[in-house]
Amino acid sequence: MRPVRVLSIAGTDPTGGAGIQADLKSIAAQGGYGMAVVTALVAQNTRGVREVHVPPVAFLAAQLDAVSDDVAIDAVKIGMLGDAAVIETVTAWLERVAPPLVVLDPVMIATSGDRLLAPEAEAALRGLLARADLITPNIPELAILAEEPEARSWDTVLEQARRVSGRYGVRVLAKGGHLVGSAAPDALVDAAATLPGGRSWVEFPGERINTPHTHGTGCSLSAALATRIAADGDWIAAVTEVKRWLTESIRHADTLAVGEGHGPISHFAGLWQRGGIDTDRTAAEHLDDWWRRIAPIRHAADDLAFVRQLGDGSLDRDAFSWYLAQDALYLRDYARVLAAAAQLAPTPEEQAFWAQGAYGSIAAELQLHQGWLPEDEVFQTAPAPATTAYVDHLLAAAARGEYEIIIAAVLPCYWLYQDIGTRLHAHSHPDHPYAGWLDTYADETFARSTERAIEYVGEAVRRATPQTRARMFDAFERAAAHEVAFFAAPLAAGPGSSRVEPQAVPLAEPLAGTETSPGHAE
Ligand SMILES: Nc1ncnc2c1ncn2[C@@H]1O[C@H](COP(=O)(O)OP(=O)(O)OP(=O)(O)O)[C@@H](O)[C@H]1O
Ligand SMILES: Cc1ncc(COP(=O)(O)O)c(N)n1
Repeated sequence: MRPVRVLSIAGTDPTGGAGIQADLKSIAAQGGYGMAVVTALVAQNTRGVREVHVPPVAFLAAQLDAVSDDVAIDAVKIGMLGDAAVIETVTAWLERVAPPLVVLDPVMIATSGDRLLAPEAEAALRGLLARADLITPNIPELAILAEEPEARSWDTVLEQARRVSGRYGVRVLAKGGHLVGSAAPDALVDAAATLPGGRSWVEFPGERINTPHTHGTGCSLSAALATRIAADGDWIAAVTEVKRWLTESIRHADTLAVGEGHGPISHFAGLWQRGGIDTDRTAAEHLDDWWRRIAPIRHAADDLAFVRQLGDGSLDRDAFSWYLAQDALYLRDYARVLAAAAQLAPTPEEQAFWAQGAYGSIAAELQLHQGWLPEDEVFQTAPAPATTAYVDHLLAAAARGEYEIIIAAVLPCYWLYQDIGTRLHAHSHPDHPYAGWLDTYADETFARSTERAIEYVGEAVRRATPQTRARMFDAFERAAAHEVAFFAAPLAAGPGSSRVEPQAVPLAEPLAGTETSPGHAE
């Protein structure tokens, strides 16, 4: 759908919380295309207004014409006008261009108490009200327009709004932001009773967020309303949705840390949270990024004595056997985790892939190890801390039962193993003491499986919410660290090391009982 083209005619706030800056953010947050004509340059920050410069009105007219001569405008939001000459210029332009929707925020006094409209310009502003489709005064502004004392209760606000609506023939959004108490209600008021169901007012309840950071809420509300109403014409839906968005943006205001005074609201907080700020990456781009982010872990693997010595053939035979025994222990649980991925897989292809991986781990790879390592030795070896830690991470992912997290956690065992293996295999030659082992790394089927695993995880990342993506990466990164610790364990030495000598475990111990077939356990 084409975004609606919304023009803000307002003053500036160089700290970005109010005025034109807030309007442009609000229009964008509501899915519109924002444009802006500056009425006044305001030297202000979150503490207050320092100086106001109103450029010559001829230049204001030139800006307005520059937009309307070129762009079909769907809605106009009017904010700070400054003085009577500005109001006259804008009024004349509105009469000539007749934009389809005009929302007027009758800005008079900033939250800080500084005047943003010359007192003698109030009469000129009244003349502009009838030209608007909606006005959005706060409680003090409503009182000025009603020429009555400021309302102290919500009921009085509604009555005043009805009188102002009747007098100027305009819909009024009465705002409860300045009330005391736990509520911040708003109401759409139309004395002509043209609201759905012939009603003269519709209330929009709202909870008050306890924060001093509400600078620019009025500007943001009116710009967002102009955008939403222009987009689908449903006024009630527009106010409901905008109020929900505004409350959400106020709720996140405290996270911004902009200025020492009344800080701005966070216009995009909800969008960032729901959609993130990432561009639409392909599955491969996501995983390229994952690979880049685990570079420190990968480089640590390359520096391991175990990996270097396995490559140059100088590795101690016992350390190698110990590694194989740990690997065999690892693979048994790894196969169970892959089976869990198969069980949860969303497509038959993925189900088959992970089930095949489970089978491959338990059958083919164990057979391979058993060629190097007597089976008894595997079953009589206690798992080292590094093995237990790695396996526990994977089993915990499986136990939580989230497909995305499981496949992210099992990926390093494919990817890092394949990556290290490719480099190790380059060292193989017929006289190499571990040639038989290094050659297993050249397995084409495993390389293809690694590619498929990367592809499936990449697709899952693409489908996931930002929160799930972050948890997937965490599961992946931690598994990668475990994978490297696992490679480090055979040669890690000294106190507190993860090197655990192969130990004979009595067959009656739970480990033997759970890890072996009934035939072995007796
Ligand atoms: N603390 C708050 N929690 C939730 N909503 C609020 C809060 N303060 C204001 N609002 C909402 O923000 C919008 C603007 O209200 P308010 O009455 O403060 O207007 P305003 O004075 O023109 O705003 P501002 O001058 O701060 O730009 C209304 O929808 C109001 O209900
Ligand atoms: C240019 C401009 N327009 C409007 C406001 C009112 O916003 P607030 O009342 O939150 O200060 C402002 N401070 N500056």
